Amino acid sequence: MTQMATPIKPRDRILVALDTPDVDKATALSRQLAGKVGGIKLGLEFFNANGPQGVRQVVRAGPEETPRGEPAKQQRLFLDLKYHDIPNTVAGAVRSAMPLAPSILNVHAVGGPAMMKAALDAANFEAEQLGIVRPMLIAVTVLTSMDDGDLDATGQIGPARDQVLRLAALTQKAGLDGVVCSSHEIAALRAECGPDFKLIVPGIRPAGAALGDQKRVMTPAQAIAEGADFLVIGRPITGAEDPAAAAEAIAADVDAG
Ligand SMILES: O=C(O)c1cc(=O)[nH]c(=O)n1[C@@H]1O[C@H](COP(=O)(O)O)[C@@H](O)[C@H]1O
Repeated sequence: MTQMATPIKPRDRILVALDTPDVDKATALSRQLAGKVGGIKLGLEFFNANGPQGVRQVVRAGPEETPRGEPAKQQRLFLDLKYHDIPNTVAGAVRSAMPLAPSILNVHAVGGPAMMKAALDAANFEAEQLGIVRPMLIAVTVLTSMDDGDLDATGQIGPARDQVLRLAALTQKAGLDGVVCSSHEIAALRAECGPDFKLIVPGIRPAGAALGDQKRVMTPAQAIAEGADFLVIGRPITGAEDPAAAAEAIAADVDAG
């Protein structure tokens, strides 16, 4: 008998970026959003202020117990520290992060194949040592805050779409699970990298929302329709008057996509 894959719920495709140095604010948001999003993303701003201990506090901030009285589940954690250094240093960083049991870890693809491979080997080794599931390991391609002009200025060969495809091919060859890309490259990446390569997409803005520093953007429904696996969304949820309601509205948009 073949087993049917459980479809992913629309809300589980949302990873909410808690970009704040304030551990109490992040904890409150994590609590408010428990069960309304697929996970939380803690990145450089939070980590540099609060370290691993702060991360532990925020991921435990789900409801105290489930309606049936089982122990509380931890929030799924995307630890977004975007490693980019020599392979030995990145492998060490990955090993140090693994006791936090993240679901997703990331590196910068421009760090190159040897660095990505070192990160993957370290994650595999450490997961086995700790007896936990290896996190999804993904690589950032071209930041969603950059456009073709920014690539030129940094001496990278554009247009952005070509550079994203180049870096994604490198990432896939190194054995990583997927990439962070903008919504504008989803369709091309799906065609090039196949259905199993994970596409994690920030730069998501519900219709009419402020862009902030994002340049390559789409609505949640559009990005899902293009083929995104997960959407990384910060300010449209965390800056809303009612973050839980904003997350629910975005989940409805994801469903439409
Ligand atoms: O790696 C990321 O998550 C990331 C990559 C990228 O290219 N662009 C990007 O915006 N991000 C992250 O996605 C989040 C987007 O937040 P908002 O612009 O507030 O929705 C931030 O936490 C960024 O650090």
